[in-house]
Amino acid sequence: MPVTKFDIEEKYKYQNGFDSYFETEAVPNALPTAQNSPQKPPLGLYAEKLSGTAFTAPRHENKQSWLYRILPACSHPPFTAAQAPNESLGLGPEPFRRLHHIPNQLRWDPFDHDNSGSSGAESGGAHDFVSGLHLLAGAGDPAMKQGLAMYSYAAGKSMGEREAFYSADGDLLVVPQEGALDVRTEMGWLLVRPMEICVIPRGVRYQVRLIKADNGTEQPARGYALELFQGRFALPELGPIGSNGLANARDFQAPVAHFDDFDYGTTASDGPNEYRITGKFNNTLHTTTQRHTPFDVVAWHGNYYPYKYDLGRFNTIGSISFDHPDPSIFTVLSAPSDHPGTAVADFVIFPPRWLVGEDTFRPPWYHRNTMSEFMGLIRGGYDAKKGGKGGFVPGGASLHNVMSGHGPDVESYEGARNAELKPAKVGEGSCAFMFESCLMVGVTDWGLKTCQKVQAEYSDHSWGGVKVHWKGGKE
Ligand SMILES: O=C(O)Cc1cc(O)ccc1O
Ligand SMILES: [Fe+2]
Repeated sequence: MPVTKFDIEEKYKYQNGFDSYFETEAVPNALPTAQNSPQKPPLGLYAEKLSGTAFTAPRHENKQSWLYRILPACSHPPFTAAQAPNESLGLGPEPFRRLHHIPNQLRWDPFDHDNSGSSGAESGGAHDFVSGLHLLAGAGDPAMKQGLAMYSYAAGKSMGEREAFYSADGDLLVVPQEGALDVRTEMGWLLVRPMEICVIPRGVRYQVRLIKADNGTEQPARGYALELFQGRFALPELGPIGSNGLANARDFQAPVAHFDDFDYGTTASDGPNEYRITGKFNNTLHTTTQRHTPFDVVAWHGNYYPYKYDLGRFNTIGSISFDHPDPSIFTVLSAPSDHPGTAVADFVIFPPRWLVGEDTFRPPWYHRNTMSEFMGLIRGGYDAKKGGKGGFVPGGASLHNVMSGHGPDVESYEGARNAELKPAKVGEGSCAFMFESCLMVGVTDWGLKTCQKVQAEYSDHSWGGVKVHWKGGKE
């Protein structure tokens, strides 16, 4: 392998801030001064604009970046519709048309890792991050830039060194549950471990690698992802909380520019090697092979970029008097709809926290919600549900759709009803999360049947035995 100019420390340098205007250059003076598109950009680079919003979007919403690269992204042979690596990715608009909208509470045992491949030292699985994405549920339509998709992923091998993926359908929020993802993007590298998340915006090309264990095998990765067809994740308003709290802007990290300084021909079409680019376009994968690396961005500036966040940095806030607050206090990122306060997708976490509420039922209350609630567990347990076999366990998930009643299972309810209310730390070593959406989501065939993880007894075991405490109107 040719040596790049980038050593390992450089690779994981980040720029800190949310929704910031960043600039970064891997080679000094690669960014033009005081203009974006000079007649001849510095160092023989091409200037390329990447638009995340309409050119004319209002300033506070406008997202664009300028990339200074060795060859422009347009230099590639035509894309052709790819052979489906697996149906589950939601290939073709068809799985989206076949969504099952059902009012039942659903819970899944942990989804399988990808152990479908050879057991060779180099590759533990047949699927990489892209072919290992399983469409679980969704709403809307990427062609209309409306709605979202929810995935679980299981990757047993890295994407090829000469492969890149992008989605024209939406921004992808990735929540690793097991196994770190070494994400190489056009705009630089992001190392995303369990208990961290990343967001890769629409259009940005990237390659997901797994981390090698000491014995040389790649560590399989499993997790969850949400693709946002409309709008953009933002930090939630803080209202009376004030100017700091929840996820703080400075804890979001964006990559620094990094590029490959080798493998070029004299034109875009005569480089020594082929690079496979896969694009997701209206839920269909398309591929092309080009003879130059997509990882050739020497410098960039702008506010449209991928980023990561360490969930351990979340500043959790809760009640210090009584009653269980709405889970909106745990919102990390929120993608608003056109209606203020109503999110197409909220990303909410349940981190370790002190509960001190007096005369309070401390776990979540029983409820029915006009929003849909998809939950996953990164590690540990969740205070409203039992763990263990057949329970809510790391790597599993649940879906409580629009107006589907849910709340603590009978054991959690009785435990909390009778608990001594001294200050207690809940969730030590745990982190559950929720994708909450104003949209009713439908579940795919894969999610309902093919994955074979649906817990048939979930509802009955959780709530069938809920006790009658009513004593005919007497205490
Ligand atoms: O249903 C759930 O477990 C998620 C949830 C948590 C909470 O603290 C309040 C409401 C809510 O929907
Ligand atoms: Fe809920």
